[in-house]
Amino acid sequence: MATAISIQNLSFSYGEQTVLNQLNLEVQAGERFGIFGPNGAGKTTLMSIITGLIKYHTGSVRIQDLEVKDNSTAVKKILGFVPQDFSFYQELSPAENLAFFGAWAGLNARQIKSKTSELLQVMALDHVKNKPVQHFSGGMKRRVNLAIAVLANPAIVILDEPTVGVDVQTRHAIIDYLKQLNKRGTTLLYTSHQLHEAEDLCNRFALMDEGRILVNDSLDNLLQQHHQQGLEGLFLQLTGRAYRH
Ligand SMILES: Nc1ncnc2c1ncn2[C@@H]1O[C@H](COP(=O)(O)OP(=O)(O)OP(=O)(O)O)[C@@H](O)[C@H]1O
Repeated sequence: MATAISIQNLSFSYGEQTVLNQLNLEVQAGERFGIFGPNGAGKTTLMSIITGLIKYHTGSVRIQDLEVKDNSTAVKKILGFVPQDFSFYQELSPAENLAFFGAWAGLNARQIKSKTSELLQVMALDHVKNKPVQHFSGGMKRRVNLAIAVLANPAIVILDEPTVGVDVQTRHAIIDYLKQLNKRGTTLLYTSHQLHEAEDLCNRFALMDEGRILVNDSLDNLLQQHHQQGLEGLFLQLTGRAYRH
């Protein structure tokens, strides 16, 4: 199996605060890989580094053998990113947002038209395709965020809490869509605090805390090794019960 993401000895600090500490991680092509950890563990920082939004100076981050900091344009073509915060233009409609981000990703007019029509259908946004996104529900906005990330058929999609604040219907629709994407070959790297959802979606699990990966394996192996019944119990066993900042 080819390696999709390879991270070696990655360290990162915000000023005096070390957030990633000699972190190592490998994600294989075709995996649905989940990273979980308490608030402040460093998950968003890690994803921002992988996607090139934050620059790193110590360690190596490779996407399909390309060092991210030296190949930002090539890496952008391989990755789709669903950030925690909404990353579209609120005053534009879904169709206009998709046209704008499609052009930005280098799609031609025909590709934009066909992908936009496909994604508006899949995300159940066709009936509001020409209305400004700012008046949409949280679930609809999450679906617009996801549609933008997958518009250019990226080989790897990075998802930072893609279902936060959505209802059960949208949660199922998003998770089902991600599974379909993965069946067609897309690698997923996902984080969430929704551990039941994660158990349903992911086929490989890493727990991180204080800037390090604590464990990384299939859920069955992890549960067996740590004598736990589910991801939540494993999470509490390995990361403790104390509040985080
Ligand atoms: N731009 C920033 N400047 C300074 N400190 C930051 C910045 N972004 C994050 N931090 C700090 O870095 C640490 C890791 O934050 P990060 O958002 O990566 O964690 P996380 O695991 O994604 O947390 P959560 O589950 O709450 O989203 C936290 O202590 C946070 O306060």
